[in-house]
Amino acid sequence: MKQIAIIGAGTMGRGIAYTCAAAGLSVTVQDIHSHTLETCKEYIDSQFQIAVQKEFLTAEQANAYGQKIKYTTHLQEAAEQADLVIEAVLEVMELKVGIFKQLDKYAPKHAILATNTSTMSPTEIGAQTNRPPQCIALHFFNPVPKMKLIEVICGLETSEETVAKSFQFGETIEKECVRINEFPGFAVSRMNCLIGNEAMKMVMEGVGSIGDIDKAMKLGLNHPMGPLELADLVGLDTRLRNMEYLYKTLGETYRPCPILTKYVKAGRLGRKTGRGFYEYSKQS
Ligand SMILES: NC(=O)c1ccc[n+]([C@@H]2O[C@H](COP(=O)([O-])OP(=O)(O)OC[C@H]3O[C@@H](n4cnc5c(N)ncnc54)[C@H](O)[C@@H]3O)[C@@H](O)[C@H]2O)c1
Repeated sequence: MKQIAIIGAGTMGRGIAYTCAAAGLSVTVQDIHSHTLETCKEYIDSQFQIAVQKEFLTAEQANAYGQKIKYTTHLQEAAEQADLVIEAVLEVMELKVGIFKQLDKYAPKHAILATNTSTMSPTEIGAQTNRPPQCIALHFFNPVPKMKLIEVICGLETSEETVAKSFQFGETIEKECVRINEFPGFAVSRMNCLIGNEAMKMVMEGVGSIGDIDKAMKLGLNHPMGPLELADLVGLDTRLRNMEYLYKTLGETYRPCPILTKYVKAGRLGRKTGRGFYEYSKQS
């Protein structure tokens, strides 16, 4: 697979786009907002600069790879040459289904259509296309350039060929893949959302300060980040959508903590807005 299309240039889309480009693949990034594409390009350029400073890439490589990235607001333009499309728009089923229907129309017959959903059913999304065997979920982790894992989630109709090609793609971009059979929240989100929600409940109950709850998990359980820091990094709006889907599909255990809902209503979405459980300066 040489030509990759990324749909949605937010937190995840830009990270996936950079990771693919840094592996030498041709990438087209699409978003409905041109200002998001500008931010995405700035992010990708800065990641290339860091890679050169750290001597992961030469300046010539970074320049050549950067030139293989195209940015567009047109879905058809992004999809029509793609061998693999990775959708990374908001965690809203109707939105993802609508995009997959269009991708099915515009992407070449051989193309694989993947969703980066954290929780949702690739079977349900793929069923709206004429190519369910070529539909799959490829669940990347944030920040994508640093995180090694891709959960490869097989829907009911996903073919073995699509799974094999997905694993090959993972190898090309130097990620480790695990094969997961579809179930809401897969393996990682199902556990991680619960830990984060429990930490939020503990804040609400006054069990400890935000900093101490995170510190307890880092030093007591050797987690690299505390659950509240991690929720801020994910984006509290994204986390709330994940929790709402898991609550709907898996029941009471996943009822979103009221403090999460309250923060989202206030526009405190975590790092992306400068304030969530913590406050962030523009540089952080
Ligand atoms: N944030 C994380 O840590 C994380 C981790 C793994 C998976 N995910 C999943 O990745 C997906 C994207 O999450 P995110 O955090 O990057 O969200 P985000 O809000 O940062 O970005 C979503 C992007 O989609 C764009 N978009 C919206 N409608 C669109 C459309 N019709 N066509 C094209 N672009 C459109 C938005 O403009 C935005 O730039 C979600 O399904 C989420 O659950 C997120």
